Amino acid sequence: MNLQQYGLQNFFEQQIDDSNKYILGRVTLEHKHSYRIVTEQNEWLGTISGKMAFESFARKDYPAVGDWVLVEQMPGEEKCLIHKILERKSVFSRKMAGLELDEQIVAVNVDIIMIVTSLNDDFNERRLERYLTAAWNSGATPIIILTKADLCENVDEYVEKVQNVAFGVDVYPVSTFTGDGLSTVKELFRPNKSIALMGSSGVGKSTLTNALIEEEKMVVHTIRADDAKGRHTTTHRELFALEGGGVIIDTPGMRELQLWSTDSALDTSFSDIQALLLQCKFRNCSHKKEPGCAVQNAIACGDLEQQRYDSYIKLQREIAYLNRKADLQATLIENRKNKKLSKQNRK
Ligand SMILES: Nc1nc2c(ncn2[C@@H]2O[C@H](COP(=O)(O)OP(=O)(O)OP(=O)(O)O)[C@@H](O)[C@H]2O)c(=O)[nH]1
Ligand SMILES: [Zn+2]
Repeated sequence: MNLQQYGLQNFFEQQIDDSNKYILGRVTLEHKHSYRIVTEQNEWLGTISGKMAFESFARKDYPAVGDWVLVEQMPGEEKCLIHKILERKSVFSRKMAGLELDEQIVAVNVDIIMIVTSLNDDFNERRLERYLTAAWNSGATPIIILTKADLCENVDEYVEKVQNVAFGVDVYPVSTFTGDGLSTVKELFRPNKSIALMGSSGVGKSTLTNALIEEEKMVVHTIRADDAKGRHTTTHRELFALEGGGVIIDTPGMRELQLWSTDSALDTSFSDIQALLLQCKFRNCSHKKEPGCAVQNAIACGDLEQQRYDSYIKLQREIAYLNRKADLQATLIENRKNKKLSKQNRK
């Protein structure tokens, strides 16, 4: 297997020194306790080494799809042990669904995040803002793909709507049914670059992935209009190398993307509001009723949509809540560590 085709970059190669006896590989699929890993020699099923398991406490200590890892083949087997995860270039995370306070890593070492949303009922600017914040936080560059353009009569209007909430982010309308816009999206794939698709269930990520890899690797069933129950959904993340170069990572649709982000990601996705905040007359303006409030002025004159501002406040609260809980999370990990160590000492 040629690892260049699997998105190998200098950033990763530089992390390996010559004395290294391990083999370089990339995680293409994550099972419950094992990983499929592509190496120069072959594809192997990998599990983490005992040492690594012992030293892993948080989700980020475990491999994820997109990771570059150093492995050792088990003699005579199509299996390997994972010894090390190379430093990551980007990490797209979300908060685990439900009440649990933990990070879920969706994909790593991605260069471009394709935020996929369809041009029908699914279209929602507030959700886009959420995805954009998570994408900026990951360290990858977001772009927006508007799917099912064949179902929409006013595509340009939607493109404009998107541009109003995603400044400077490229927007690509496509239809995998008619093929419109597909070649432009294909051109985004470059050798050594990795692209991940993110979005709600049913927006057409797998159909697009299939169209791009031109091979029915993932089975896509048609949703019957009146019965959304029997439909196929992607249940795993998987990484594919494209024939013409470049890597695509398809991810399961998310019902709800809860943030696992920092304030600075929010500042990037709401740069318009950031600029306004600096213009308020009072430095400690609460942006509610104060005179000379640039935010309220912008809302009054239509430069800023009230819903966008509300969305900003909502995401900001979500992040503030996470930050408060982050300490708790650190304590939890510390406890796990101590427990493991004292167990070891007793042995
Ligand atoms: N009209 C139209 N329908 C499309 C298009 N692309 C996909 N679909 C349909 O949308 C439905 C969902 O497509 P999928 O590709 O399975 O969606 P997904 O985002 O991968 O969904 P999950 O796997 O649940 O995350 C299927 O019935 C597709 O046939 C398109 O360009 N136009
Ligand atoms: Zn103000």
